[in-house]
Amino acid sequence: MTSASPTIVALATAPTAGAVGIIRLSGPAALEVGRRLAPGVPPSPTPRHAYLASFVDAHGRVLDEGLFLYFRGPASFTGEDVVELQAHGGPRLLRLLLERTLEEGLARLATPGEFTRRAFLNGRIDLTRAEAVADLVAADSESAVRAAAAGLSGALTGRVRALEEPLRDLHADLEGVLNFPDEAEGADEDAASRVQALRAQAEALIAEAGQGRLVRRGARVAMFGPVNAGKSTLFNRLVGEQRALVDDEPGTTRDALEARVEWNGLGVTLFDTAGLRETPGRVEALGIARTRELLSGVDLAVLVLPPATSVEDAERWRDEAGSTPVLMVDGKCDVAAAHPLVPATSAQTTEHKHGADGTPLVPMVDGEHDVAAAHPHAPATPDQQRAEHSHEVTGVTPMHTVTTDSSGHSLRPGASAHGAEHTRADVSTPSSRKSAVPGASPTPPPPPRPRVSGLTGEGVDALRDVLLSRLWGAGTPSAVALVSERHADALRRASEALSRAESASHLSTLEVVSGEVAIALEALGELSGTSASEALIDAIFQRFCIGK
Ligand SMILES: Nc1nc2c(c(=O)[nH]1)N(C=O)[C@@H](CNc1ccc(C(=O)N[C@@H](CCC(=O)O)C(=O)O)cc1)CN2
Ligand SMILES: Nc1nc2c(ncn2[C@@H]2O[C@H](COP(=O)(O)OP(=O)(O)OP(=O)(O)O)[C@@H](O)[C@H]2O)c(=O)[nH]1
Ligand SMILES: [Mg+2]
Repeated sequence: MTSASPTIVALATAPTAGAVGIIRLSGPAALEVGRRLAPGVPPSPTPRHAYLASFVDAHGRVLDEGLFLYFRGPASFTGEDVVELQAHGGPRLLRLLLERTLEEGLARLATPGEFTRRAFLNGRIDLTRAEAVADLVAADSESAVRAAAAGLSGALTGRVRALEEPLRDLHADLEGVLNFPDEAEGADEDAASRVQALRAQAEALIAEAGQGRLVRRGARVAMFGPVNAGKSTLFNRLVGEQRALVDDEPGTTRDALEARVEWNGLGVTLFDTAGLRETPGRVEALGIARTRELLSGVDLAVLVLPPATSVEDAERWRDEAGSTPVLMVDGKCDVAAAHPLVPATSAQTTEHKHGADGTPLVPMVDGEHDVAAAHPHAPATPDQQRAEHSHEVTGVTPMHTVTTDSSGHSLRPGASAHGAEHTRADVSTPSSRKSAVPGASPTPPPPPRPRVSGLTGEGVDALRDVLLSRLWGAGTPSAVALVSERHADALRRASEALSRAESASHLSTLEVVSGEVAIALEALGELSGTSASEALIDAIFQRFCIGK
């Protein structure tokens, strides 16, 4: 490939004014073309030596004085001969120099990603490392930079290899038994357990895709809640500047606002939204519709509750977020001391008011809650009640706080059916519900709701920490392997093939097992690039910018 490929050229730096601008050539004619612009450079320059040279036009008139760098293939980024002209960073000057390199028809402009593509095709880097190059260029948070840098150093490559190599060995063993049953006798004995172990490894990598996505594109967090709760004030505090309008008139925020912050290296896009209420004006209603739409697409929704919100109302607002994980916070805590939370009331009445079609926006009057005290199973504290009502994850109804309607039926019979969505990130609650299974240890109290005041700043740092741990859990975002959707897809296909191989090892012939292992290997080859199709490679490198 090296000798046959045409020589390519592109601007390697951004096409705006900068201190230095680099024109990069790769291919067999790189040195010849480079020396036309820099005739003072010797015909056989020392590789990797920086020559100070005049760059000249077709008539020998000096256009710039810059550095000339030669890398002799294969010891270069692309594996081909590479020349760099490091000029002053004037956009017009660089265009003149670029046009000069094209003049004799010895070089053509590079397509997006073509330098890195050649590095891949010439075996300098594998596909996951090439993708890490693109991730690094696109990274806009410290964690994204660090995770991509780890990928460039081969972190993901290593883990894929740790999967691919034992799988290849297994395949060889199975084929050995199939083709030379006498010599290779017994080599397939532990095939099932080997397949199982490798599948677990593949699943572990797949599980990191969610974190990879969070690091790569940042987390999305929306403030929401009733009008006038103090959402915009809190948003401004978290962003660190007065971005959103604040006023004591309910319905101040109409359109969603967004701001980008970086917390502990994790990129976070924060949204402020129009407050929710039942009878808004026309424009405000549009804003509320937008709030709902936005809530469905964020990683975490922060429900800001004004002082003295009843548990029932809080639950009703929470339902506005649908399946998106919700963190409730008690807002305006500077005044909340004077207005303690409305006493806990029965969960029973809350459920009564839930129409099947959705969620009433008007809080119910307190008079409806009076049955609470009479209910023998009523949760004792608002926290317990909340644990019961927060979105079900496991489908297990807590034994000691069974919620029933008047007919005595459990009110959440279908929880497990719609609960799957919540398992992803509703991290703080599932264990408490799980432990409510009979015989399990008693339910630990859920963590208290963060109390914040956007006005005084009280509790805002603590809220940020809670948000981060809800988004991320323990560990550091920069330590994650950047498993992309593409990687996860290939890994999923590998895992499925391994799962079929496992059942086949009990039920079917060795040919079938070996065939499935081969399919898994093929899928893994798409990660490293050893079995990537031309179309896949095209798709990957087209995402790169020109000159990369
Ligand atoms: N000026 C400049 N800076 C740059 C690049 C470049 O192309 N030009 N890079 C472009 O993305 C990155 C550096 N990546 C590079 C990777 C490999 C080789 C290289 O010459 N590799 C040889 C020799 C290795 C060695 O001596 O250790 C090889 O792999 O055989 C060069 C740059 C970032 N900075
Ligand atoms: N005491 C106190 N007042 C607050 C606090 N946060 C906001 N306020 C006041 O409450 C009123 C509403 O604040 P906003 O931040 O505009 O409330 P919002 O939830 O964005 O309201 P909408 O956009 O209308 O839904 C303003 O008068 C704020 O000054 C707080 O933490 N403590
Ligand atoms: Mg607002």
